[in-house]
Amino acid sequence: MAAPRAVVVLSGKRKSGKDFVANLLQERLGCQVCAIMRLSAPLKGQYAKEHNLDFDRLLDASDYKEHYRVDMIRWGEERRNQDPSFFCRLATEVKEADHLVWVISDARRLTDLDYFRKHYRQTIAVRIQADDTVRAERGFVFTPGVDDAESECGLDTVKDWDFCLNNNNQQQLEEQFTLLLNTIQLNLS
Ligand SMILES: Nc1ncnc2c1ncn2[C@@H]1O[C@H](COP(=O)(O)OP(=O)(O)OP(=O)(O)O)[C@@H](O)[C@H]1O
Repeated sequence: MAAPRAVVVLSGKRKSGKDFVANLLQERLGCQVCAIMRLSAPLKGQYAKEHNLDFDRLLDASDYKEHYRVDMIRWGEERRNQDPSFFCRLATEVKEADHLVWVISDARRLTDLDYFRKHYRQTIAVRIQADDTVRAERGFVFTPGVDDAESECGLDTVKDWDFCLNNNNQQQLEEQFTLLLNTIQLNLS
């Protein structure tokens, strides 16, 4: 399979607009060209497979899901500790991997960023920022144990982002977003 021409790794605090930017990239580049991949996506499927569980029931809002939730989180952490690349590999071993542009919509840890930079020199690391007041307007509520955990703060100290997008509103986003889009398009030409 041909290697992607650009691997855009998105990071940002909750409600900064990671999904919004991922969708905008896909909209502008076209879904034949651009695939969105989520590092959090394979967790449930892999957990169900390894524990011989019903995947569909794990996805719905059933007691079944609640029953396994805590164990699933523990299992995910254990897996990542054994092999920090595990979920990065799984998320990208999908049929959309033949697309020219990959958007990884939810990098959370240094090991995620390291993985893509090490394996794909065409990685473009992007930090998305929005003011706390704007994030709150979008529904963000600080949750102890979540927002102060490694999974939310692991990339706060990174300084060498290829792009920083300020996303307090669409107009502000547009200018830097266009520069990002131009860089991706250069990789495609
Ligand atoms: N530039 C923007 N203009 C208008 N709405 C926006 C913009 N950016 C984000 N939003 C809206 O803010 C909300 C949160 O954005 P989004 O889901 O993309 O954040 P996220 O960083 O992916 O959040 P989480 O980490 O919680 O998944 C969504 O409803 C989204 O549509």
